[in-house]
Amino acid sequence: MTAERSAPVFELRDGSVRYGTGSVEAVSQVSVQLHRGEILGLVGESGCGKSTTARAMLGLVPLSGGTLLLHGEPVRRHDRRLRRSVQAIFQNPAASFNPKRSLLDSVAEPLRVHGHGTPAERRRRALAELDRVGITEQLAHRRPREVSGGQCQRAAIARATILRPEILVCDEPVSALDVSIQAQILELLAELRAEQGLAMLFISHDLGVVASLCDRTAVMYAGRVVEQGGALDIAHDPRHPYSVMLQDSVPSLDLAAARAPRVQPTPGAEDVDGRQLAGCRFATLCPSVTTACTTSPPPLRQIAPRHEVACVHPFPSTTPRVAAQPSNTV
Ligand SMILES: Nc1ncnc2c1ncn2[C@@H]1O[C@H](COP(=O)(O)OP(=O)(O)OP(=O)(O)O)[C@@H](O)[C@H]1O
Repeated sequence: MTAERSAPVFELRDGSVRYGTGSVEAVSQVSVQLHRGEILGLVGESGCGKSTTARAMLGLVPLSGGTLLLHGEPVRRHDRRLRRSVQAIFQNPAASFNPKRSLLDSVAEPLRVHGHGTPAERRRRALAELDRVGITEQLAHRRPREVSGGQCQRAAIARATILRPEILVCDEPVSALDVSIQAQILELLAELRAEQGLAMLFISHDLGVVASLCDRTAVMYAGRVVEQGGALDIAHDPRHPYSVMLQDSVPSLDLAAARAPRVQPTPGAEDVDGRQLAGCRFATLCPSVTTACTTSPPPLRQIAPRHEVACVHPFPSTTPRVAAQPSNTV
């Protein structure tokens, strides 16, 4: 899969988010660039900040630091351009629909909010959009609880794309679906990318799905992006010790490798008082740690074309790899 390498359509630059009055940042200086027609996978263990990054890019939470840029121009989180250009789909689509309204009404709603057309025109466009994602007119009149999870997610995609956004933020969009339905939704997303040139942020726990769908992958650990590069490079030749651990945690048919992960996962981005570590947040777990790792957070640096790692001692690229298996989760 190739994506145009022009200027990013949308960017979070050095974004940080702090919830409430807590001293701990949920994400710290995270930079994410999305190019037209590109799908960026965002992976990492539960609680590392993936959804917070998504919420920040959608303008749903304020940034405590950093900037959102749309076509290179800074935008504030309540800016109408952001609302229109960046849409989202989530893990549980039924929860984001009004249970009392038909799918058709909900899909037409963004057109009403943005002042498009007459009620009849909006209805016609919503039906066409639903048809495009595989929802018949008969289904369109049902309420969310009267359709399957896959059909509801299709309707959520229609609602997200009806204003022709440039960017789609997908937060675990297939995690709650059966495997066969997952494949259909992923195919639909790939079609939308091809047809409309949509740029997507795709959050998933499924490393196999990310490797097959995405162009690039960013790996997060404890609120920071620790590695990013081509999706296949990250899947087959991860260089950050945490990315290696993540790949090794994918169940493998190679039992010797599965029994002997090279990096053992344990919690540890904070010290005993709950303060965030000054240096690399993976330092307390890392087999390669030296004092150089504990003074300041290592910045992302390029180690190969379009492959960056935030590590003082990245694994060599010749490290024998256990390939990610499709449809396994971390
Ligand atoms: N509304 C909130 N208020 C306070 N802390 C929050 C809130 N939402 C998330 N957090 C904290 O922010 C950190 C990042 O959470 P986030 O949901 O972004 O992680 P995640 O990687 O998306 O996890 P998961 O894969 O489980 O969805 C976690 O420590 C979490 O407890």
